[in-house]
Amino acid sequence: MPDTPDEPTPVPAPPARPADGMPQEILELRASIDNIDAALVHLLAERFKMTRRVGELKAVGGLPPADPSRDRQQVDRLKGLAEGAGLDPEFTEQFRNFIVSEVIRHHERIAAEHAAGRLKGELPALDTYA
Ligand SMILES: O=C(O)C(=O)C[C@]1(C(=O)O)C=C[C@@H](O)C=C1
Repeated sequence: MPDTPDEPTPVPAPPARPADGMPQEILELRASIDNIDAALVHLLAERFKMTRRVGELKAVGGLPPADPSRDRQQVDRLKGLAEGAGLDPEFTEQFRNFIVSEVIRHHERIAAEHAAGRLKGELPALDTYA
């Protein structure tokens, strides 16, 4: 047993911490995360505006809410994009399915309203299904 105490293990300097104790870098990352979340909300709102109109056109045209061939096309494309972007393709598929299941729920409600005659007069005339 040596009679000198062990050398203290060097401890890395802690990250800079503002008053609330949270490392500064986490606060900066959170600011960017908040910006990204806001963009996602706005993008989703735009997507739902588009799908609402698709739902109206489908209801008027007597088309079913879901389109399995379009679903497959979207999933294949998005999984390919996910791989290229370093995102888990399975997660990407589930995320897409989560959104589209809500779209289909909206489409079904729009179709029911159309069937009940409540959409009459709200929709512009359609050439396609006239
Ligand atoms: O493209 C359509 O036919 C839609 O109704 C839109 C949408 C989508 O949200 O992207 C929703 C349901 C379909 O199964 C496929 C795609």
